[in-house]
Amino acid sequence: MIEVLDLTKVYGSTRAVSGLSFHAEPGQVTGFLGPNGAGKSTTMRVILGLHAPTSGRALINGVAKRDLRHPMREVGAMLDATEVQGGRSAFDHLQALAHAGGLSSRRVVHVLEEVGLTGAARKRIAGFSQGMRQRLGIAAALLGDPGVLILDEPVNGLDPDGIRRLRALLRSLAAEGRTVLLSSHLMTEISLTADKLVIISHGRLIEDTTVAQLQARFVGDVLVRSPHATRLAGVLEAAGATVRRDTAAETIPRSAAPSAGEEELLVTGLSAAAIGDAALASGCAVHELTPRRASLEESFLELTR
Ligand SMILES: Nc1ncnc2c1ncn2[C@@H]1O[C@H](COP(=O)(O)OP(=O)(O)OP(=O)(O)O)[C@@H](O)[C@H]1O
Repeated sequence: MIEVLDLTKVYGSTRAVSGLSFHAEPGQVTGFLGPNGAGKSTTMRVILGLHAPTSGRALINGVAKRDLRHPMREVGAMLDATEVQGGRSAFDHLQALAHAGGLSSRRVVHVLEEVGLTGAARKRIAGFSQGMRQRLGIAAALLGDPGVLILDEPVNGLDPDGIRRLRALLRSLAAEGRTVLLSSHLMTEISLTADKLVIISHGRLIEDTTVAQLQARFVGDVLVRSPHATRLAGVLEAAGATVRRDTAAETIPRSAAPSAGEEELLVTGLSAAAIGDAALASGCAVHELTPRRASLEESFLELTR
């Protein structure tokens, strides 16, 4: 469990985090989302005891990081994967960390396997790609088999296979009852992994919600393509819908562009089923009926504007 309680962090004249409160619960992946400079990394650094809060508190399993009895076994973190440098191999790097934390070499072998780096374990880190460094950082975070994981932008630099592996890994770690907090500035990416979303902007909490709740709030419309658009528009308006016919400026994923004689309508206030029924009852042909929802990315931009 991670608790951030009325946290404020000021650097000089910059208020990086301002009165922020949220929880990340065991058994869930909590997505920590915000545009660049929103205060995500700062919050994570305070949670991890690397920066002192100006006011407020951040707790891991009910205590400040410095008061954890077995830090490596309780919390694992990856903040900046590019920080790891050097001529050592991935195995030796992890082995040194394991040794310092009183952990066995078996854990090193295990975490290398978990992040898909077994084949590169003996290669020098200096020659690693950004994605490989990212995997190594995640491996280091997992080393102590911790109940709490904090990952800052873990997807950066990973290829599609790496992203898929990471998603599956994080989901399975949460399913084992661990607390997983991961930051991102990409809503779509995080919504595929996280159960809960904590959205911040300018250091303040904007939303503490779930992906499903957020999607439900941004009501969509229905795209209707018909050769009888004028008559159908009248029928739908009489049934209580609002109909827009100025679709030219919309970037709509269409099954086909309107052909001669057809016109598009954007309908709100009636479901696709109700529109289809009304069209049938009035004898208007319908060539397309597509429910549209504001994309999560659009919702995010609107929320953090
Ligand atoms: N050590 C520091 N000293 C001074 N200002 C800082 C420091 N760390 C962060 N800041 C400032 O605090 C604000 C929040 O930065 P932070 O890195 O926490 O945001 P972020 O949400 O993680 O952004 P990004 O997605 O770009 O990493 C920014 O204005 C940043 O310039």
